[in-house]
Amino acid sequence: MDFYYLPLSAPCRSVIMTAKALGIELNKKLLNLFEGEHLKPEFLKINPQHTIPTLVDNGFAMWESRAIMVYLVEKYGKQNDPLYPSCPKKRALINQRLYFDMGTLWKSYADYTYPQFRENKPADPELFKKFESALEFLNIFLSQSKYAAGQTMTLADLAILASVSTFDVVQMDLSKYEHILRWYNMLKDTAPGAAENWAGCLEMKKYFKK
Ligand SMILES: N[C@@H](CCC(=O)N[C@@H](CS)C(=O)NCC(=O)O)C(=O)O
Repeated sequence: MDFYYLPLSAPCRSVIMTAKALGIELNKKLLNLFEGEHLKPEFLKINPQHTIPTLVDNGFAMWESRAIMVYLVEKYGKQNDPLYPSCPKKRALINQRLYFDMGTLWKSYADYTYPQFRENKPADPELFKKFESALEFLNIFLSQSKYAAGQTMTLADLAILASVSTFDVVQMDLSKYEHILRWYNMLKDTAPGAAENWAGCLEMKKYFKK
Protein backbone atom coordinates (compact mmCIF):
# COMPACT_ATOMS: atom_id res chain seq x y z
CA MET A 1 0.00 0.00 0.00
CA ASP A 2 1.67 3.23 -1.13
CA PHE A 3 1.40 6.08 1.32
CA TYR A 4 2.41 9.59 0.23
CA TYR A 5 3.21 11.69 3.23
CA LEU A 6 5.48 13.96 5.23
CA PRO A 7 6.29 13.12 8.86
CA LEU A 8 5.49 16.65 10.05
CA SER A 9 1.93 16.64 8.69
CA ALA A 10 -0.74 16.07 11.36
CA PRO A 11 -3.23 14.35 9.03
CA CYS A 12 -0.44 12.05 7.81
CA ARG A 13 0.46 11.23 11.39
CA SER A 14 -3.09 10.21 12.26
CA VAL A 15 -3.12 7.72 9.37
CA ILE A 16 0.29 6.38 10.44
CA MET A 17 -1.07 5.80 13.97
CA THR A 18 -4.13 4.04 12.53
CA ALA A 19 -1.97 1.75 10.38
CA LYS A 20 0.13 0.96 13.43
CA ALA A 21 -2.97 0.15 15.50
CA LEU A 22 -4.13 -2.22 12.77
CA GLY A 23 -0.70 -3.77 12.17
CA ILE A 24 -0.65 -2.59 8.55
CA GLU A 25 2.69 -2.02 6.81
CA LEU A 26 2.60 1.16 4.72
CA ASN A 27 4.97 1.61 1.80
CA LYS A 28 5.90 5.16 2.80
CA LYS A 29 6.78 7.60 0.04
CA LEU A 30 7.97 11.01 1.15
CA LEU A 31 6.35 13.78 -0.86
CA ASN A 32 8.20 17.03 -0.42
CA LEU A 33 5.60 19.79 -0.47
CA PHE A 34 8.29 22.40 0.03
CA GLU A 35 9.77 21.41 -3.32
CA GLY A 36 6.36 21.26 -5.00
CA GLU A 37 6.41 17.49 -5.54
CA HIS A 38 2.66 17.38 -4.91
CA LEU A 39 2.06 19.60 -7.94
CA LYS A 40 3.91 17.39 -10.40
CA PRO A 41 1.77 15.76 -13.12
CA GLU A 42 2.52 12.23 -11.90
CA PHE A 43 1.13 13.02 -8.44
CA LEU A 44 -1.81 15.05 -9.78
CA LYS A 45 -2.81 11.94 -11.72
CA ILE A 46 -3.13 10.12 -8.41
CA ASN A 47 -4.68 12.98 -6.41
CA PRO A 48 -5.88 16.02 -8.38
CA GLN A 49 -6.46 17.78 -5.05
CA HIS A 50 -2.69 17.43 -4.40
CA THR A 51 -2.93 16.85 -0.66
CA ILE A 52 -1.15 14.47 1.64
CA PRO A 53 -1.87 12.01 3.10
CA THR A 54 -2.71 10.05 -0.04
CA LEU A 55 -3.07 6.28 0.01
CA VAL A 56 -2.94 3.97 -2.99
CA ASP A 57 -4.17 0.51 -2.13
CA ASN A 58 -3.71 -1.84 -5.04
CA GLY A 59 -4.57 0.88 -7.58
CA PHE A 60 -7.33 2.44 -5.46
CA ALA A 61 -6.30 6.01 -4.57
CA MET A 62 -7.79 8.03 -1.79
CA TRP A 63 -7.09 11.06 0.33
CA GLU A 64 -8.57 12.96 3.30
CA SER A 65 -6.94 11.53 6.40
CA ARG A 66 -10.08 10.70 8.34
CA ALA A 67 -11.66 8.98 5.34
CA ILE A 68 -8.45 6.96 4.91
CA MET A 69 -8.54 5.98 8.59
CA VAL A 70 -12.10 4.70 8.28
CA TYR A 71 -11.25 2.86 5.04
CA LEU A 72 -8.30 1.11 6.68
CA VAL A 73 -10.42 -0.16 9.58
CA GLU A 74 -13.30 -1.20 7.34
CA LYS A 75 -11.02 -3.03 4.92
CA TYR A 76 -8.33 -4.42 7.23
CA GLY A 77 -9.69 -4.22 10.79
CA LYS A 78 -11.37 -6.95 12.79
CA GLN A 79 -15.11 -7.40 12.57
CA ASN A 80 -16.65 -4.82 14.89
CA ASP A 81 -13.17 -3.40 15.42
CA PRO A 82 -13.02 -1.34 18.64
CA LEU A 83 -11.28 1.44 16.66
CA TYR A 84 -14.51 1.96 14.69
CA PRO A 85 -17.21 -0.38 16.02
CA SER A 86 -20.13 -1.30 13.81
CA CYS A 87 -22.83 -0.05 16.24
CA PRO A 88 -24.41 2.96 14.44
CA LYS A 89 -24.54 5.07 17.60
CA LYS A 90 -20.90 4.44 18.47
CA ARG A 91 -19.91 5.21 14.89
CA ALA A 92 -22.01 8.36 14.90
CA LEU A 93 -20.15 9.64 17.96
CA ILE A 94 -16.77 8.79 16.44
CA ASN A 95 -17.77 10.50 13.18
CA GLN A 96 -18.93 13.56 15.07
CA ARG A 97 -15.53 13.82 16.77
CA LEU A 98 -13.69 13.27 13.47
CA TYR A 99 -15.67 16.05 11.79
CA PHE A 100 -15.21 18.23 14.87
CA ASP A 101 -11.45 17.65 14.65
CA MET A 102 -11.35 18.59 10.98
CA GLY A 103 -13.90 21.39 10.82
CA THR A 104 -13.55 23.06 14.21
CA LEU A 105 -10.51 22.04 16.26
CA TRP A 106 -7.80 21.78 13.60
CA LYS A 107 -9.42 24.48 11.48
CA SER A 108 -9.42 27.02 14.30
CA TYR A 109 -5.77 26.19 15.03
CA ALA A 110 -4.79 26.56 11.37
CA ASP A 111 -6.79 29.77 10.93
CA TYR A 112 -5.03 31.24 13.96
CA THR A 113 -1.46 30.08 13.40
CA TYR A 114 -0.89 29.72 9.65
CA PRO A 115 -1.02 33.48 8.90
CA GLN A 116 1.57 33.96 11.65
CA PHE A 117 4.09 31.41 10.55
CA ARG A 118 3.45 31.40 6.81
CA GLU A 119 2.94 35.10 6.24
CA ASN A 120 4.57 36.53 9.34
CA LYS A 121 1.34 38.31 10.32
CA PRO A 122 0.60 39.34 13.92
CA ALA A 123 -1.57 37.04 16.04
CA ASP A 124 -5.27 37.83 15.65
CA PRO A 125 -7.02 37.78 19.07
CA GLU A 126 -10.41 37.02 17.50
CA LEU A 127 -9.01 33.90 15.82
CA PHE A 128 -7.36 32.92 19.08
CA LYS A 129 -10.76 33.12 20.81
CA LYS A 130 -12.17 30.69 18.25
CA PHE A 131 -9.27 28.30 18.85
CA GLU A 132 -9.84 28.55 22.61
CA SER A 133 -13.52 27.87 22.19
CA ALA A 134 -12.70 24.71 20.18
CA LEU A 135 -10.40 23.60 23.00
CA GLU A 136 -13.20 24.29 25.48
CA PHE A 137 -15.54 22.04 23.48
CA LEU A 138 -12.96 19.26 23.44
CA ASN A 139 -12.44 19.70 27.16
CA ILE A 140 -16.18 19.23 27.73
CA PHE A 141 -16.26 16.09 25.54
CA LEU A 142 -13.36 14.64 27.50
CA SER A 143 -15.00 15.45 30.83
CA GLN A 144 -17.80 13.10 29.80
CA SER A 145 -15.80 10.05 28.76
CA LYS A 146 -12.39 8.51 29.21
CA TYR A 147 -11.58 8.64 25.50
CA ALA A 148 -12.62 11.08 22.80
CA ALA A 149 -15.69 9.07 21.78
CA GLY A 150 -16.53 6.75 24.66
CA GLN A 151 -14.79 4.46 27.09
CA THR A 152 -12.36 2.84 24.65
CA MET A 153 -9.77 4.13 22.21
CA THR A 154 -11.13 4.79 18.73
CA LEU A 155 -10.15 6.54 15.50
CA ALA A 156 -11.37 9.77 17.11
CA ASP A 157 -8.52 9.57 19.62
CA LEU A 158 -5.89 9.04 16.94
CA ALA A 159 -7.08 11.96 14.83
CA ILE A 160 -7.40 14.29 17.81
CA LEU A 161 -4.06 13.13 19.22
CA ALA A 162 -2.35 14.20 15.99
CA SER A 163 -3.92 17.64 16.43
CA VAL A 164 -3.36 18.10 20.17
CA SER A 165 0.27 16.88 20.04
CA THR A 166 0.86 19.53 17.36
CA PHE A 167 -0.59 22.18 19.67
CA ASP A 168 1.69 20.86 22.41
CA VAL A 169 4.88 20.92 20.35
CA VAL A 170 4.33 24.51 19.27
CA GLN A 171 3.69 25.37 22.90
CA MET A 172 0.06 26.33 22.86
CA ASP A 173 -0.96 26.71 26.49
CA LEU A 174 -3.19 23.76 27.37
CA SER A 175 -2.88 24.14 31.14
CA LYS A 176 -6.45 25.30 31.73
CA TYR A 177 -7.99 22.32 29.97
CA GLU A 178 -7.94 19.74 32.74
CA HIS A 179 -9.70 16.98 30.82
CA ILE A 180 -7.67 17.45 27.65
CA LEU A 181 -4.51 17.19 29.73
CA ARG A 182 -5.68 14.00 31.46
CA TRP A 183 -6.52 12.41 28.11
CA TYR A 184 -3.37 13.68 26.40
CA ASN A 185 -1.11 12.42 29.19
CA MET A 186 -2.79 9.04 28.95
CA LEU A 187 -2.20 8.71 25.18
CA LYS A 188 0.75 10.80 24.11
CA ASP A 189 3.34 8.07 24.79
CA THR A 190 1.17 4.97 24.66
CA ALA A 191 -1.11 5.31 21.63
CA PRO A 192 -0.12 3.05 18.73
CA GLY A 193 2.52 4.92 16.73
CA ALA A 194 2.90 7.57 19.45
CA ALA A 195 6.70 7.75 19.10
CA GLU A 196 6.48 8.30 15.32
CA ASN A 197 3.77 10.90 15.86
CA TRP A 198 5.96 12.80 18.30
CA ALA A 199 9.00 12.61 16.00
CA GLY A 200 6.81 14.19 13.29
CA CYS A 201 5.70 16.90 15.73
CA LEU A 202 9.34 17.77 16.38
CA GLU A 203 9.89 18.06 12.60
CA MET A 204 6.84 20.30 12.41
CA LYS A 205 8.24 22.55 15.12
CA LYS A 206 11.20 23.46 12.91
CA TYR A 207 8.79 25.15 10.50
CA PHE A 208 6.86 26.99 13.17
CA LYS A 209 8.04 30.56 13.52
CA LYS A 210 5.97 32.59 15.91
N1 LIG B 1 -8.30 17.62 5.40
C1 LIG B 1 -7.13 17.07 4.74
C2 LIG B 1 -6.00 18.07 4.82
C3 LIG B 1 -4.85 17.65 3.96
C4 LIG B 1 -3.85 18.77 3.78
O1 LIG B 1 -4.21 19.94 3.64
N2 LIG B 1 -2.57 18.40 3.78
C5 LIG B 1 -1.54 19.38 3.58
C6 LIG B 1 -0.30 18.97 4.34
S1 LIG B 1 -0.60 18.86 6.07
C7 LIG B 1 -1.22 19.44 2.09
O2 LIG B 1 -1.18 18.40 1.44
N3 LIG B 1 -1.01 20.62 1.55
C8 LIG B 1 -0.65 20.79 0.18
C9 LIG B 1 -1.75 21.30 -0.69
O3 LIG B 1 -2.89 21.44 -0.19
O4 LIG B 1 -1.48 21.59 -1.85
C10 LIG B 1 -6.75 15.75 5.43
O5 LIG B 1 -7.07 15.60 6.60
O6 LIG B 1 -6.17 14.89 4.78
